[in-house]
Amino acid sequence: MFSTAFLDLPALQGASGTVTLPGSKSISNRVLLLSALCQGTTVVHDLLDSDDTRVMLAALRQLGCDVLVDGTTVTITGLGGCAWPREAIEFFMGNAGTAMRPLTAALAVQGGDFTLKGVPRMHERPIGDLVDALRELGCTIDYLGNEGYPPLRVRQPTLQLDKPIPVRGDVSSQFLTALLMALPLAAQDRAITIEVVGELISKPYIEITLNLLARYGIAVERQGWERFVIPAGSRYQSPGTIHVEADASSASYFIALGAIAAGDPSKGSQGKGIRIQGVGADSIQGDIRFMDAAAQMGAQITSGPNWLEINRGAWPLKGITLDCNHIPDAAMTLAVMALYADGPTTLRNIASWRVKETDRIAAMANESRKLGAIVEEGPDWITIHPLPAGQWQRASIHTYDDHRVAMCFSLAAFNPDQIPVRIEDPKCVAKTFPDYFEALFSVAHTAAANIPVICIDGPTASGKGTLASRVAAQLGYHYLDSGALYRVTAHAALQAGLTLEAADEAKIADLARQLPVRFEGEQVLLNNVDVTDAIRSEQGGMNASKVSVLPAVREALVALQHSFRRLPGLLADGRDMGTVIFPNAALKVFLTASAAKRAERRHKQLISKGFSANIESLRADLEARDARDMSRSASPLQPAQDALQLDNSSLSIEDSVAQVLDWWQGKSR
Ligand SMILES: Nc1ncnc2c1ncn2[C@@H]1O[C@H](COP(=O)(O)OP(=O)(O)OP(=O)(O)O)[C@@H](O)[C@H]1O
Ligand SMILES: Nc1ccn([C@H]2C[C@H](O)[C@@H](COP(=O)(O)O)O2)c(=O)n1
Repeated sequence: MFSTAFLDLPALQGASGTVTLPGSKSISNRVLLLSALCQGTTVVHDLLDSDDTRVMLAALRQLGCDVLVDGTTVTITGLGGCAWPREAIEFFMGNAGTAMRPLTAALAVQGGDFTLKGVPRMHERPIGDLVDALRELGCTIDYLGNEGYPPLRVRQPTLQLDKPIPVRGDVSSQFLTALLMALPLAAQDRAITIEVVGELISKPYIEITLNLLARYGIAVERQGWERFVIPAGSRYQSPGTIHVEADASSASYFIALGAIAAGDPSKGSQGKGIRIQGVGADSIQGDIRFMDAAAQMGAQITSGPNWLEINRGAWPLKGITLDCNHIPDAAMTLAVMALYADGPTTLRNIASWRVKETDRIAAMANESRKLGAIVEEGPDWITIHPLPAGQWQRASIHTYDDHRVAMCFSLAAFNPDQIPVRIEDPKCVAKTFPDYFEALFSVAHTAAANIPVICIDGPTASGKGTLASRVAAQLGYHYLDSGALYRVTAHAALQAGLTLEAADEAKIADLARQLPVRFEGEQVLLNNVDVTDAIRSEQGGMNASKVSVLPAVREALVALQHSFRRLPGLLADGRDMGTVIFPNAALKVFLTASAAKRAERRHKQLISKGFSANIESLRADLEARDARDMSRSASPLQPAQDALQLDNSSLSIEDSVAQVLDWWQGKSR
């Protein structure tokens, strides 16, 4: 996951390949609660691991559920038949509507002394209609802040279940879902009827609820979309094992991607289209119907059991007018597809967008306008006009702590003007799809020249590695420690019984060309063996300097170094990053510090790692290494003509990082 303050998406040119999607949030949180309410143990496979499911899991543990998490498999021993907690418990529900609503209902029906709170936005999301329905059936619930909104306190109920329970269905279908999941707890000896007041929105989500209730032994009788009867004698039973489908709403971004992005001609037939694993056209999730809307706009979609394949069809896409009540979440993706259409797109009946993680109508309108689009909006609709080539503007997309805003606007990076797009707070995708951007980068492609590179070259112990890796972390970029490649090459050569001299140049170059090296965090592995300590010694640096003089060895390592240039960008440190390996890098820094300072820092570094060291001999060694690195004929250490010089002798690491980021901001404006 990208936990950076922002993520700059370079201009993307196409996409092809396969993505496997994480589990559905709606199914995951329902399955977790149902598994907790039933008797027996349930093994849940392919559960979504995200902020919202963690909130639910934490709450279930607080209730006393035995929960065992093993990757995406979770084993839950339900509370059915066990003692219900009587002590006061405070639950933190984050901004997870799919946890807050059903849990409130289940706790209110069972009774106890419970407080449910969330993040500030959760306290702005209405829950009054659910509370009214629960009070109607005798539950005791108090508002601890504003009337109609969380936080709430739930106490012991006096249930009155003899008359139908009214619940409004026109604000959020989650209220009805909450009642449907809670009331089987009270239906042992009588049938309970729920009556929907107003036109029920988001019916497909109710279908998911009914479908899952059936898996847990509750056969709700549905009379149209107005009445739901939970039969007398209902009792939750564990299905034993259950698989969570991949998230159909998350699929919408990749369906849209297949419709928008050209394939990769260099890969032939392999380079065509997007394949989505984990969800197919027969999904139980309502948002799967997004595929019909995308097809209407031009996407070519085929499907099989648990997979979808999407190719670009009509291009530009076709503007449409659509009632999106049945796909409220996925419909946001249509708003960004609309930018690539041949005429305006109007999405209607989306009033629920106003009360989601943020006011999504306002968010989609504001951020599309930043890109240059003309957008009109009303209380429950939005019209987005296409954005023709030549009119796209550079924008920093504010994401309002809303995962879907972030994921939608990533699709703007395929704009015809090839303008990069900044996504603020990219980690907000953790709500449903923590590795969304990684998945996007795994299928997106662009010209290497579009992938930004920042080079940091300089003499030994000037702080290149420290600076480069910290800047990389702040930008979410990859990091190439090119010195490590020379160190590993020297190590491999010595292991092979070679000298580090010109006599063995061809053999060392052969080794370097096929170097089985892997970086895992700070660790460097050669042939799966950890060689970190061996190559990081001062002797390792000296050996690297020796092999780096050999032109054939340098040549042999070029392709490997280029392969680090991957989306979304690269920080490369070494001696010839800016002069030879990435001559077109957008920013080149030549980092220096006085020899005295460098020797002092290296001394401190070695001592802190438990090595004994002498500052004078360290200084002599590093000066000898610098002299060899600067005087060799092949790619000598020297500043690139367009490099910015940074002497950090009297700068802290933080100051150096801030300086480079400042230069970078200047370049990317
Ligand atoms: N600006 C700075 N101020 C103080 N200490 C620093 C600064 N930059 C780096 N250091 C420290 O100096 C030491 C050497 O830094 P680092 O290993 O990043 O240098 P390098 O140039 O990558 O070295 P090499 O050329 O051997 O790979 C580290 O202990 C690091 O924490
Ligand atoms: N791009 C590079 C990187 C490194 N070298 C050589 C010269 C150095 O003395 C040696 C070790 O590098 P370090 O890990 O200290 O950065 O490798 C080079 O020639 N070109």
